[in-house]
Amino acid sequence: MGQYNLASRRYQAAEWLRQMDQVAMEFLPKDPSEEEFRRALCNGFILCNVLNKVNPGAVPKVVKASMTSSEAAESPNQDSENMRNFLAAVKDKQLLAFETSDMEKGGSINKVVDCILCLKGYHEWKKAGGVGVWRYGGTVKITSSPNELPNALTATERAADESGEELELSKYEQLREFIQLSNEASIEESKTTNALTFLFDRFGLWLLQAYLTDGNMDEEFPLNAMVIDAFLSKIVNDFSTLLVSQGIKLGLFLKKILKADDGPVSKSDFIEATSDYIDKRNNLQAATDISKAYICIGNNEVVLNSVCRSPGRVEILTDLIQRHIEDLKLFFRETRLEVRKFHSYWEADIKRLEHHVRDLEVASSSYLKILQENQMLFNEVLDLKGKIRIYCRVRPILPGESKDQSTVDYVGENGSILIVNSLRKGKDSKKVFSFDKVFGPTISQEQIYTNIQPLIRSVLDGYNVCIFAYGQTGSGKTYTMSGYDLNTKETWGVNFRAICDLFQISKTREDVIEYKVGVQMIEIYNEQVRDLLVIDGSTKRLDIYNNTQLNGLTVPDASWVPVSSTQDVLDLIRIGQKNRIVGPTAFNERSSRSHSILTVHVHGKELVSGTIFKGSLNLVDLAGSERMDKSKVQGDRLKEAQYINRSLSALGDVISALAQKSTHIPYRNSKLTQILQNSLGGHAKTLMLVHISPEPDAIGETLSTLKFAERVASIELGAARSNKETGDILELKEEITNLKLALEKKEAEVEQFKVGNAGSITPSQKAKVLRFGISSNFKPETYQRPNDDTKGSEARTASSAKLRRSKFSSALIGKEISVKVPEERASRLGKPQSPTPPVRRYLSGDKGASTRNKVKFDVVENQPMSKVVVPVKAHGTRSLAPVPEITSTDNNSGVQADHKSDESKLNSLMHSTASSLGKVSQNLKKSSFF
Ligand SMILES: Nc1ncnc2c1ncn2[C@@H]1O[C@H](COP(=O)(O)OP(=O)(O)OP(=O)(O)O)[C@@H](O)[C@H]1O
Repeated sequence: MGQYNLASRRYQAAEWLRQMDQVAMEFLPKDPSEEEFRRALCNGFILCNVLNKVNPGAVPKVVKASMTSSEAAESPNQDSENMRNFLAAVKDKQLLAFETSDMEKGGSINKVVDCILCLKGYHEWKKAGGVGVWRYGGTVKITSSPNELPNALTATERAADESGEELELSKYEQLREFIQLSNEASIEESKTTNALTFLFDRFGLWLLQAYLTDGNMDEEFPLNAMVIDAFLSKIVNDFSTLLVSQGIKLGLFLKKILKADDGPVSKSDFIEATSDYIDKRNNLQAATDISKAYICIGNNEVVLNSVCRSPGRVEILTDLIQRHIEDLKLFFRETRLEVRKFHSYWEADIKRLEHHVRDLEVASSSYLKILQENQMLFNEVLDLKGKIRIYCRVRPILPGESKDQSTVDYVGENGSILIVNSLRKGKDSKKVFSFDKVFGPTISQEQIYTNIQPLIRSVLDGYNVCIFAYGQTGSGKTYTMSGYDLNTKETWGVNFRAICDLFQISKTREDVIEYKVGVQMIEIYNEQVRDLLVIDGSTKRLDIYNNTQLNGLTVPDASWVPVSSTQDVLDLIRIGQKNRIVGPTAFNERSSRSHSILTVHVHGKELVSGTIFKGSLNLVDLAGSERMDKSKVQGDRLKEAQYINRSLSALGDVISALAQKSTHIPYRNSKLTQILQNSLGGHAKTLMLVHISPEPDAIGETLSTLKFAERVASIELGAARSNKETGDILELKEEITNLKLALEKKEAEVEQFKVGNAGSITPSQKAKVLRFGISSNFKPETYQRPNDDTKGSEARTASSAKLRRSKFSSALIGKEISVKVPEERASRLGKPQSPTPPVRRYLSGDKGASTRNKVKFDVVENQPMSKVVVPVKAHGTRSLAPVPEITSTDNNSGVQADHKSDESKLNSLMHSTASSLGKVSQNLKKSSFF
């Protein structure tokens, strides 16, 4: 027998003992080793208890035994007494027994196992009613001590077992041994039963089959008549016992089926049980039960054939089954009618429901539409007012933080959030804040992005959009903006999703609009602007320019990288994140020590109309504010924290000034506010993502963050504006530039003419001639650096001089030019003006412009002249008046006659220029751009 089987039999025996006895439950493990098994049973206490439960009074006196080895050592005699009593009792019951030595080390513990399993079988037989003669049907022999025969065979069996041979192979051998012994030692009558029992156990049907099939058996193993006779009667006896026990089994089995508390019945079980039952108890109730059971397992002819081997039984069973089937049919018909009735009710109900659902669908879709419209209108209102949108995100409680005391008590769907301050009592302990949206701790990165996506997409329509993450250190700003892990899609932050989104939409529109998407990434670290997209580790300090003319780049010296695929975006963000300065603080292991700004520039050109869109998206991850006494930072971290707090307070000052509509907004107080100037005070769409931590420790910072956000929400900046230039406008702009240049040139020529002819000129006239000499070559769009108010005097280089000249030329556009012409000429123009003394006229570029931008415009002096007003660009409905020709008069003593031709040339030039300007002006009136 294999080791596995031995062990499993031991476990089976142990399990049964544990079920039977409380002491066994305590001291005998579930799957015991041989040693554990032996230790628990060697004192015989458990065995006696169990035997008494199986057969009350079998061991009249059970000595309370010690279960631990130390106790056992103290009372060895009591233990052996229990064991002796137990063995005597089992032998008395003719159950399998073992020797006391089997319990000792080196003994055959398997014999003990056999004995227990035998006892178990006996117990079950008794429980089932104890009908007939009990016989242990396993492979174990019943010992018969007076008879040496089985022991001799056991030796043979053991030899076969040990040598690993199959028991089957030694059967002939054993049989031969048995026959020999039975022939030699005429077995006593009393011992024959035991011998036969053994014979049957050992050889069973095999012997019978061998005799029937093998012709040599008879010769080889001649059995004496007595043995054969006894053997056959034994077989008959055992068969009838078997049938009785099967009958009992069938009874139990049917009960189970009818109670329907058993699992599915197998056909083989059914056939076996039914045949037995019909044989044993041929009564009606039993047959009805069987027919029910039969129907339970399904109609099958094979089953019927197997069950009913004789025609009589077939009829009974068929009749019963038929009756039952009739009943069932009736039941089925009734049920069907009922089902139909229910069906019709349900149909009506379902129709009503369908109707309802359709109504609801309509209502919900119109509700959804209304919601969307509301949202759109609300957004439009926000855009028109120039309101800064405020979304608030609550960080989840992190591992290691206390879960019970979140300061966030409630997050409403309408954008409200209730904060609980456990340090306060009464109504002061709760405060409600309202924003455009509030996201609770369970909101995913994707949901956050979905909510801000429309804003981001408006960049493609030429809007400037700024999203900045604000909040105390460790509140989740970087998590929202940069994401947690670029390799896991779910944790991607706004930055990556936004660029990919813009890039992908631009791809889908490429048949209509040609987009170019480029990215810059910078950080402000200790009030220095640094490029984050460098790969050589350089930390060059960069300058800020707040002139949007320069391709909208506020930090033009930072790397500007075009992106054309999602992979490009990933690579860029990786570089940026790697270069960003982070460090550990008491609140955040990887605290961002700088403000990072990712700028996406989008340039689009409509292929048909030529319309240009220029949008930019600033994604700002601010460094977290921190209380230095709490964060306990030192050294570099302290310096960083001071810079961070200073720049955040500068941001607060700007916000306050904007909220109060102050005339002076202190943008220049920090690099951060300089960079955000166009987003906070310009025509951008701005969103502030406020972050808060739910920790009770952070309640102070949470409240001040939310109050700050409320202040930001109150700012109204005026309508957001798209940077869209239609093809017409672009053409007109080009025309204007050309005209401006032509006009400047002409003015210079006038001056030159006067210098050449008047002999004496004022110093200002000289300067003008010089300037125009330069400006005739000047092309405004070629300058590299704009004039930057924020840069101070050191930035005013030669380029700023060029810019002033450009302002001068633009000053002519849209203004009236006062031109003095001889009286006679003026009257011919039909607009005579009151004669004026020679005057100096000023053309001002702007009503409110400083005198620095006013340009002296002397034409002719010391002549009887009339003033004619020439509108260079008409305002409102006024049209451009014809430009007077400037001609010399007879009484013009100051102008030589040979200059007439030059003058007329100039006049015709001016005339053509002015008429072009007139056209431009009319076109511009039609356009909505201005
Ligand atoms: N929504 C969230 N879900 C899961 N974990 C989050 C979430 N928000 C933040 N965290 C975790 O909280 C910790 C702090 O987050 P994060 O670094 O983004 O804070 P921060 O506001 O940027 O801090 P600092 O200003 O110091 O840079 C990180 O471990 C981050 O993974």
